[in-house]
Formats: sequence, structure tokens, C-alpha cells
Amino acid sequence: MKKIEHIGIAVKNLETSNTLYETLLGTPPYKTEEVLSEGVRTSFFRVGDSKIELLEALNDESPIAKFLEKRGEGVHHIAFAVDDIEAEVGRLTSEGFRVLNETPKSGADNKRVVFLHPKSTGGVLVELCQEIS
Ligand SMILES: CC[C@@H](C(=O)O)C(=O)SCCNC(=O)CCNC(=O)[C@H](O)C(C)(C)COP(=O)(O)OP(=O)(O)OC[C@H]1O[C@@H](n2cnc3c(N)ncnc32)[C@H](O)[C@@H]1OP(=O)(O)O
Ligand SMILES: [Co+2]
Repeated sequence: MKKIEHIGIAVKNLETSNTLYETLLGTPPYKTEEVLSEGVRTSFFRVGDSKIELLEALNDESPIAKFLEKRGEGVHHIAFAVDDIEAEVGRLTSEGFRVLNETPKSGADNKRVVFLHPKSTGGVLVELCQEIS
């Protein structure tokens, strides 16, 4: 794992939270993107070498909608950058972690992503992401 690539935060309203985080971080979001396969609209803020990813649900089936209903707004996942996502999936599977999607899927901001179930990681949803070159 190279670094914390981003921290994902579930929000009810992206525009409202964009304003809040722009004031908090002193910088505007550098991009907004929809990832339809995840049912999310997301915006990204740079923080040093890492990022904050705000996530708004696009529909009721979105994992973000379910999370908001159960837990309310707040930290949803931590994403780690990796060089070789298939190798990391193999390593973590053999260590007993529960991988939610063994085949990487398309994420936001030009990444392939894999999630680990929070029940296998001490209650934190973990995302692995590899930059698409
Ligand atoms: C923008 C694209 C991409 C990127 O490029 O960065 C993203 O970040 S997309 C982000 C949204 N997508 C995902 O989250 C995909 C992976 N998530 C899932 O597959 C599911 O959300 C889940 C983690 C498997 C949970 O789904 P489900 O089992 O249907 O929900 P439950 O509510 O029943 O949860 C079961 C259990 O797990 C706890 N939980 C759920 N979400 C989280 C979480 N984010 N962090 C910590 N714990 C979580 C939940 O509370 C339940 O526990 P108990 O209440 O103790 O049973
Ligand atoms: Co993410």
C-alpha cells in the first residue's frame, strides 16, 4: 500500500457539503463525477498528497443511501493506493480478509477499485485503488 489515496465521506447534499469543505480546506473541489455503477455523485478535494471524496447517493439502491439511512453523514471508507491491485487482492484474500469484488471495477478519478468488507477490517470499509495508466 503506497499511501491513503482518499477518504470517502457520505453526504446528503453534495452542493451543501462542497461549500462546507471548501471553507474547511480552503480550496474548491477539483472535479465532480458521477459513477453510475455505484449510484453516486462525487466531488474531490486535494489535501496535500491525498484527497477527500464526498459521496452523494444518486438513488435508493446506492450503498451511500443505505449508509446515510443507518448511520447518517460521515466517514464512509478509506481508500489506499496500490501498484498492483490483483496482487493485493490475492495477498489480502490469503490473509483472510473478505473481498467484496475480486474483479476490480471502474471507480472515480481514473481508478480501478476493490472493496473489503468492513466486518473483516475492524469496522472500516476499505477501498483499494490503482491508477489506470
Ligand atoms: C466513487 C466511486 C468509488 C471510488 O472510486 O472511490 C467509491 O468510493 S464508491 C463508494 C460506494 N460504494 C461502496 O461502498 C461499494 C462497497 N460497499 C458495499 O458493497 C456495501 O456498502 C457493504 C459494505 C457490503 C454494506 O452493504 P450491506 O451489507 O448491504 O449493508 P448493511 O447496511 O446491511 O451493512 C452490513 C454491516 O456492515 C456495516 N457497514 C455498512 N457500510 C459500512 C461502512 N461504510 N463502514 C463501516 N461499516 C459499514 C453495517 O453497519 C452493518 O453492520 P451491523 O449493523 O453491525 O450489522
Ligand atoms: Co472511494
